[in-house]
Amino acid sequence: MLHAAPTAAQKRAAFRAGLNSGKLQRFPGAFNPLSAKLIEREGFEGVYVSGAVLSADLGLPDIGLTTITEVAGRAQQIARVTALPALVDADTGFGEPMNAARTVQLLEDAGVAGMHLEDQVNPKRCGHLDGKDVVDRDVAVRRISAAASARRDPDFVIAARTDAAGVHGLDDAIERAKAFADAGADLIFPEAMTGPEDFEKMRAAVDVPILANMTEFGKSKLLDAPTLESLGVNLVIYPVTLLRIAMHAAETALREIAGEGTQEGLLDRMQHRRDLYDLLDYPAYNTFDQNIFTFSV
Ligand SMILES: C[C@](O)(C(=O)O)[C@H](CC(=O)O)C(=O)O
Ligand SMILES: [Mg+2]
Repeated sequence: MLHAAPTAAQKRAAFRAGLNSGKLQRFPGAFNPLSAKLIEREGFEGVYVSGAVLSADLGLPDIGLTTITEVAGRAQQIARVTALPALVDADTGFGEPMNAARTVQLLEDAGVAGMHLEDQVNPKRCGHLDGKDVVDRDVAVRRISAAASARRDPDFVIAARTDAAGVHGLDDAIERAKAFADAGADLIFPEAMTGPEDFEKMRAAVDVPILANMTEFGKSKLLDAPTLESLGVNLVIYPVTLLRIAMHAAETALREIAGEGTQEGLLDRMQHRRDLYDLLDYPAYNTFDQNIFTFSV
């Protein structure tokens, strides 16, 4: 009730254990705190807080317009209500290496389990679009080492994302991944891998866990969970999937209401009031209230 039971420290420890378990950790993108509760109930290992979703939620494109305050605030709202670890998209760290260091501390304070930091230039772009660019490798390494050294909780996971495959090719992405691991990254996020061969090469090159981004309508072939696990991928994110599904359902509903003059025909495609209350743990709040109001001295 009010707040999920495990502490941030416990969630970070669980995240690290999951990354070292040899089992694929599945982190769908939570588009709000409520959807994080659904992800937990359906048995996933963690939730992802996507920059693309967060900016779309604000009615903005994903081009680095959001601030660390907005990201940390939303991440905290999401992390607070779920027992699962949350991995947050920290884009480029919101500036120079010093900003990346501050980003780590603000996200630690927000109670999340980890974040990823990418090597794109500011302003960044979606990693699956053409025309993006990356900073030099040593600048990117400085971002990662600044982030790693700013941690106060050694269990807070720093993931290093490289967008270099789509700019300079896979070999450069691999060189960067190795350098980021040496600089203290706990997890490598190779962006825009085209298919299994790319993951195989990345897997062979680094000793730390790796992440697969299974975003739709982008550059990556959608590989299923057993395939990813067999490739040695440790974590998969489905960053925008739930938002895309929810927005499509909302659009369909609006058209039905506009066309039919009623939502009656949609009832069996809705989350029932009962299920919503169940997900919110409504009865626990009633009990809490009753205990307060019946308290006597
Ligand atoms: C993972 C990502 O960084 C995100 O913000 O969710 C995006 C996803 C997307 O735009 O499809 C990315 O891959 O750049
Ligand atoms: Mg992003």
